[in-house]
Amino acid sequence: MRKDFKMVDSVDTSELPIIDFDKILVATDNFSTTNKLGEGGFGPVYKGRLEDGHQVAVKRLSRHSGQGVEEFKNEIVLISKLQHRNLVRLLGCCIEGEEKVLVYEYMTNKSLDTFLFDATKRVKLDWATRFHIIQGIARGLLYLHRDSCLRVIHRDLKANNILLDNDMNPKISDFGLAQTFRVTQELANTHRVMGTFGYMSPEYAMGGLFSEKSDVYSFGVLLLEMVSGMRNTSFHYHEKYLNLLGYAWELYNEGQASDVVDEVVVDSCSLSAVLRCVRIGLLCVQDHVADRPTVSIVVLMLSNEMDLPHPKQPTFTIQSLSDADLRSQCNKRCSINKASLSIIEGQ
Ligand SMILES: Nc1ncnc2c1ncn2[C@@H]1O[C@H](COP(=O)(O)OP(=O)(O)OP(=O)(O)O)[C@@H](O)[C@H]1O
Repeated sequence: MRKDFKMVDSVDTSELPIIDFDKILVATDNFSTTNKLGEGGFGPVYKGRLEDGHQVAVKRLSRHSGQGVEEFKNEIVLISKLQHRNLVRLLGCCIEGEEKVLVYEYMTNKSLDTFLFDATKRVKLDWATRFHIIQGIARGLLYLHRDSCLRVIHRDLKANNILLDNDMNPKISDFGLAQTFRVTQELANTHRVMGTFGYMSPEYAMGGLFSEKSDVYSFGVLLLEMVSGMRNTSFHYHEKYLNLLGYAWELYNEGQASDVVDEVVVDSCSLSAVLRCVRIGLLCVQDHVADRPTVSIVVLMLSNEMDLPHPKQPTFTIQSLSDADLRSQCNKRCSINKASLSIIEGQ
């Protein structure tokens, strides 16, 4: 382990309210199936109402979870120190015997993927709403990378981890894999590559190297998904065996980028604004870390405050047969290799 990091080996819950398990049972009606919102790598998530009337989302760590106690601790340690309008708020936790539970503010509109990739609901995402969401995610990411008391790399940015409140404000969630960096540190590596296939940068997926620019890569994928309404992990352009990134780049290169724009938003958008987003997305998914913009630059680019360079062709664009097999299990967290590293360091 690098000696300039500290392991997160115990959970300091002093800054976070502890909620009795009995109260959680009452709030969720004994984790009733009618209250179940869904299930992720951590375990099932339930809707609940605390005795003070607050609606909450309750994540119960499953014993069979692919993620473990390390991610649970990480989420508590990190998110209780972070506060921003584009990050989901952790309201409390419960550790009683075998039970490990996290209690979050309830997000009425659930996660972005449930809108964007749903044939009926995506119609509600006009371009103004999509752009509002994109800007909010970028601001949340900027806070993590630059403006919070810690310097945080999220490492699992994807549509499932963006929650939407009643007014469609986006909140980044799921800090189980997030890592903190020292101010001077540019790059770290891990033997345990964890993240989601289709959103991971090439240097992270293949070499375990991660930095702010790995989050920028994931943001670029998300941006192209928002523009196209298509999931990178399940998109197939069979004629040329291309994934969404390859397809978007080919169209951009041929001056046909408008063909990648979701038909649902075509009538509600300024085409030049959407094409600008395609270009920003392609700049974010460039192969070389140094070619990708920082999130602060992305925020400026989105607010139209600077000219955009031309993106280089990304190489992670070929749809091979084995990719297709992997993608059939799309959106499942993947973990390669062993040894885990949890790091915490103040800025
Ligand atoms: N705070 C919340 N408010 C409302 N719904 C939520 C909240 N948190 C999670 N959910 C819903 O619960 C479901 C499971 O979420 P969870 O974050 O555990 O997994 P995921 O992000 O879908 O997958 P993975 O764990 O693989 O990243 C999702 O459908 C999500 O919409």
